[in-house]
Amino acid sequence: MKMPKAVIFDLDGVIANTVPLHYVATKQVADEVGVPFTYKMNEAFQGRNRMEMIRELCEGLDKSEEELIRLGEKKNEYYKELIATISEKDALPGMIMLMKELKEAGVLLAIASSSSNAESVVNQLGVSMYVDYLVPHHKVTHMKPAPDIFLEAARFLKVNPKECVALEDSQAGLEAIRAARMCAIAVGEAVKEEGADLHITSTKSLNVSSILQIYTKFIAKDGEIRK
Ligand SMILES: O=P(O)(O)OC[C@H]1O[C@@H](O)[C@H](O)[C@@H](O)[C@@H]1O
Ligand SMILES: [Mg+2]
Repeated sequence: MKMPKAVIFDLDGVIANTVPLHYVATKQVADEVGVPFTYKMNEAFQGRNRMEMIRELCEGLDKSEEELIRLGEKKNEYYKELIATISEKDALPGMIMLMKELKEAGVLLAIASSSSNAESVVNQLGVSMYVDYLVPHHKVTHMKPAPDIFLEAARFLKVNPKECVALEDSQAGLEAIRAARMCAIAVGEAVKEEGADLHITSTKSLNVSSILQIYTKFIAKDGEIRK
């Protein structure tokens, strides 16, 4: 069995139960401009840049660039109000324990989130002491599904992408992990199984030994490909 050198986590929907909060904040903006916004649409937008989402939502509404930016800022203000009250009880099941146990096992941990609010969320959940590197979102030009954010985490931690396991709940995020050629764990119903080395419906079923197992399999597969 082989342990990865690093585990790179997406934040929203993987560590933090914040996907419903993104929904509430975006729904408020969508209602104000009179466009439909469903929970399914919110899931499909996960992992993607906020302005990209606002642009798609307002397609055909003839909004100026300034208005679109203002709507993006509004969504963020609503979201910030919501995350101001979260705490460790808003972590997804088992994730704080998993981070603690991985650290104790000597694994490096990074957060690769598209959110400009990632640091606040990590602090509110009380997990910052486990995080070796939170990729600052402005460090990355091409957002998910581009691999850049995951590759930046590996570069900073001085590990090879093949020595990393990465976790994502969004389709864009899973594509980013695959493009970075890391071992991919897909979390939840919103992400398709294809392309993931492991798909789990709930974070409850994750622990150090499941990570060890899936990474060992990933490494073995890589050896087979090269033979
Ligand atoms: O608007 P923020 O907090 O900067 O976040 C940007 C994106 O961050 C991602 O983590 C979320 O999954 C997306 O829903 C969100 O649009
Ligand atoms: Mg996510």
